[in-house]
Amino acid sequence: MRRVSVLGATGSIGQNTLDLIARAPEAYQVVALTGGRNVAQLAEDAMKFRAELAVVADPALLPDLRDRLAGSGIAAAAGAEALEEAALRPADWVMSAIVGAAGLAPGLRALEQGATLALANKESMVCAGPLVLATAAAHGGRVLPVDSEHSAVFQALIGEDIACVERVILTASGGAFRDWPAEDLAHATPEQAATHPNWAMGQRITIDSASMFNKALEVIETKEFFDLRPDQIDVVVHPESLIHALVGFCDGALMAHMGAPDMRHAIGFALNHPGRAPLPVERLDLAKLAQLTFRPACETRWPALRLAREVMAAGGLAGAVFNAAKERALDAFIARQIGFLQMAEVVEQVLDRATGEPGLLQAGITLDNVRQADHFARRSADEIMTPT
Ligand SMILES: NC(=O)C1=CN([C@@H]2O[C@H](COP(=O)(O)OP(=O)(O)OC[C@H]3O[C@@H](n4cnc5c(N)ncnc54)[C@H](OP(=O)(O)O)[C@@H]3O)[C@@H](O)[C@H]2O)C=CC1
Ligand SMILES: CC(=O)[C@@H](O)[C@H](O)COP(=O)(O)O
Ligand SMILES: [Mn+2]
Repeated sequence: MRRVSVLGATGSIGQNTLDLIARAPEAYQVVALTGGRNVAQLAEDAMKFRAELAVVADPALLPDLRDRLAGSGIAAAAGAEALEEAALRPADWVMSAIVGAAGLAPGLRALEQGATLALANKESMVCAGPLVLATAAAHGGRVLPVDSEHSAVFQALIGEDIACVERVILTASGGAFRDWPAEDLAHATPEQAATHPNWAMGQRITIDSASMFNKALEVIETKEFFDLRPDQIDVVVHPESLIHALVGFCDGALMAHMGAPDMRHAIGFALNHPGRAPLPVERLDLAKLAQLTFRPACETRWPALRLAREVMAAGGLAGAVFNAAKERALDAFIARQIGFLQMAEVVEQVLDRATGEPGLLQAGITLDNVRQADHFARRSADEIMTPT
C-alpha cells in the first residue's frame, strides 16, 4: 500500500484527490489530512479514510476537531507547526494543495522526508522555485506538477530533450470577465469574479483567473519548473479550456495536451506517475466540440501578465513579493476594501517599493528570506491600501 498525505484536503484540489483515492482504497494508506478551518469536512474524511492524523491550521478549532474525532484513534493537532509535522510523517506521496504561500513550508517538509510531492500549490514555485527543487534533489524526492498547464507541459516533454524546446504556450480561459468591456471591470464584484466559466475551483484561484493573476503566477511557475527563459513562455486566451498548454520544439512541432476541464486529470497523472491508470474523467468528443478558439492575451487589459514579466526580470525574491502582495490585494478585494482593477495597482506599487529596498530581492532563496520578503510585501500592501 502506498502511504499518502493530503495537505489542503478540505479544498477543491484536496477533495478531488480524495475522490481518486476513494476509488482504489486497497491501494492507499492515508497518513495525514490537513485543513484550514473546515473541521467538519476534515473530521469526516479523516474517519472515512482512517487517517493516522488530522491537522487543522486554526488552533482555535482544535477542541472541535478533537470532539469530532473522539474515540476514532485518529490523532488531532493544530497550527502551523503541526502542519509541518504532518508533512514530515513518512509518506510516499504527498499532495500539496494548501492555498497561498502558507503551502510552502509544509511542502518543503514533505520533500525533506523523501516523499514525491504532487504540487498544486503554485505559490511554492513562484516564491521559492529553486529552493523547492533543491530540497527535492537533496532528499531523493521528486516534484510532480499538478497545475493543469504544468502537468500538460510535463506530459508533452516526456521522452523529449528540453534543449529542443523553443517555447511553451500556456492557455488561459480569460476568466469570468473575458467578454466584459474593459470599462466595466472597475465595478466587478467579488461574487462576479468568483464565477469561473469552465473550472470548479476554490474562491481565490477563481478570482485570480478573472484578474489573470493566476496566469501570471503560472508563467513564473513555468519558468521555475522547466528552467526556461521568460521569452520562451507565452500565454494565449483559449475560452474552451480544453487545450491546457502546448510545447513548441525546434523543428516547429507543437505538442498540445487536451482534456476536459477536470483536475482529476492532472491529479490522477501525478498519483499514477510514472504509469497511467484509467481516470473517471469525461472523454472529449472532438466532432461534437467542432472548434477550438484562441485570442491574444492583452497585457494592457490584464496588467498582471506584464507584472509577471517584470518579476521574472528582477529574479531573486521578486516572486515571493509579487505573490504576497497579490494575496493581500485579493483579501482586500474580497473584503470590498479595494476595487477589481486596484489589485494590480497595489501589487505594482509593492514591487516598486521592494525594488527600492536595499538587498531585499537579492537575498538568497531560503525559507527565512522568503518569509521576510513575504512580510515586507504584506506590510507594504496594507500601508498602500490604508486610506489616508
Ligand atoms: N482548484 C483547482 O482546480 C486548482 C488549484 N490550484 C492550486 O491549488 C491550491 C489549492 O487550490 P484550491 O483547492 O482551489 O483552494 P481551496 O480554497 O478550495 O482549498 C484550499 C485548502 O487550503 C486550506 N487552507 C487555507 N488557508 C490555509 C492556511 N493558512 N493554512 C493551512 N491550510 C489552509 C483550506 O482549508 P479550509 O477550506 O478547511 O479552510 C483548503 O483545504 C492553490 O495553490 C491553487 O492555486 C492549481 C490548479 C487548479
Ligand atoms: C485548472 C487550473 O489549472 C487552473 O489554474 C486554471 O488554469 C484556471 O483557469 P484560467 O486561469 O485559465 O482561467
Ligand atoms: Mn492552472
